[in-house]
Amino acid sequence: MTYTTNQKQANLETLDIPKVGMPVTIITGFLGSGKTTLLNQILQNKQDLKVAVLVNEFGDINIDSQLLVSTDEDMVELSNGCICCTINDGLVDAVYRVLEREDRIDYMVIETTGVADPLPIILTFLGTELRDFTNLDSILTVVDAESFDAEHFQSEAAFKQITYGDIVILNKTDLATPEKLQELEDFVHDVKVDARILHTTHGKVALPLILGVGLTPKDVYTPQKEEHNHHEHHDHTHNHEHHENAHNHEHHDHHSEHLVNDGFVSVSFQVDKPFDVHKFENFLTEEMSKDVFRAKGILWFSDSPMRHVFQLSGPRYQLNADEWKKSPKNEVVFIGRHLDTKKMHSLLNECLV
Ligand SMILES: Nc1nc2c(ncn2[C@@H]2O[C@H](COP(=O)(O)OP(=O)(O)OP(=O)(O)O)[C@@H](O)[C@H]2O)c(=O)[nH]1
Repeated sequence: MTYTTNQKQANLETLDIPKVGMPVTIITGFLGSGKTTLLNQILQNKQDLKVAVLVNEFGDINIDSQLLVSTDEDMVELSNGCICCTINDGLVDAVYRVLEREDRIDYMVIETTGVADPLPIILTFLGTELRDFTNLDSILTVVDAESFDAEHFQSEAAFKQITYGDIVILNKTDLATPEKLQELEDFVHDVKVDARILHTTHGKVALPLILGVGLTPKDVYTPQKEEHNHHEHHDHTHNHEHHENAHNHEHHDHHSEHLVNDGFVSVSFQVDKPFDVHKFENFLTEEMSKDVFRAKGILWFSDSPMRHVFQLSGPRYQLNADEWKKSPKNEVVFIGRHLDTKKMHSLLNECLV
């Protein structure tokens, strides 16, 4: 029997043959280490590879998506909030949406939040039916070579990110001394004897070193249902004031208790009025809580027609001007431990014109 192309297509559609083995890379790494920067390097250098990007952002406002250099052909899916809930309520659906797309997608890259233990995501790929449709290629762990140390920010998540990394990328080498880099290499090798380590500045790395490398060992991960593999368990509710939007959807009961983002909370602020630049800088240097570890935003200042991309990571912050892509508005997220939302909102409101 001879088939026309259309008949063949129709038959394939009724058979619903899945696209098997889509390669998946997971980018993990602590807050501000350079994950989005690395993702942008991948998107800029991928040539004609069609990449689907899934970004799981901590905080209620999507800042990263506005900073990604994706083209129309790429697909960017976003999800905010607690990683465990996101996996159950959103990540799997998002992966299926990519797999079911009619246009060709060659590769999937997932950026986790900086406070996520990557294990639940790894298990989602290796321990559910996604195992048949995807091929987990590698876990990339980005490390801020200037500020990471053996205390790993007292963060269980930051430590786990290293332990699960197939490749550890020591980023921000421009800010770290050779001694510090050696110290970090020793630390990583202590944690993971056979770790592959790369050094980068602004996430610049030849893509064949990180994509299509087939490094995730498939058999060492065994799915552990109904368990989150966290050492500590926290009541989910104390965080709700910071994550109202992320938690509006329905949850399964067993989600009411688990590690909440390693003790980190986010405070979001968005308003359709501009800041006075001097007041805002005074807020940053004099008034803002020292417990803020990371902040990012798209800022509108009364004396400038440009938008300002604001990045704060540890002790450093940057404001880079470029063109507005939509009507001006202030959107900023602060991440840290023990943040007082009310106080921060009130201080930020005082910076408005
Ligand atoms: N000096 C220097 N700065 C860097 C380098 N890589 C990234 N940065 C800066 O570090 C800040 C944080 O980078 P991101 O890529 O947004 O970090 P991230 O890991 O995605 O942050 P979260 O999503 O908040 O966890 C930004 O201001 C970057 O421009 C680097 O190699 N050197």
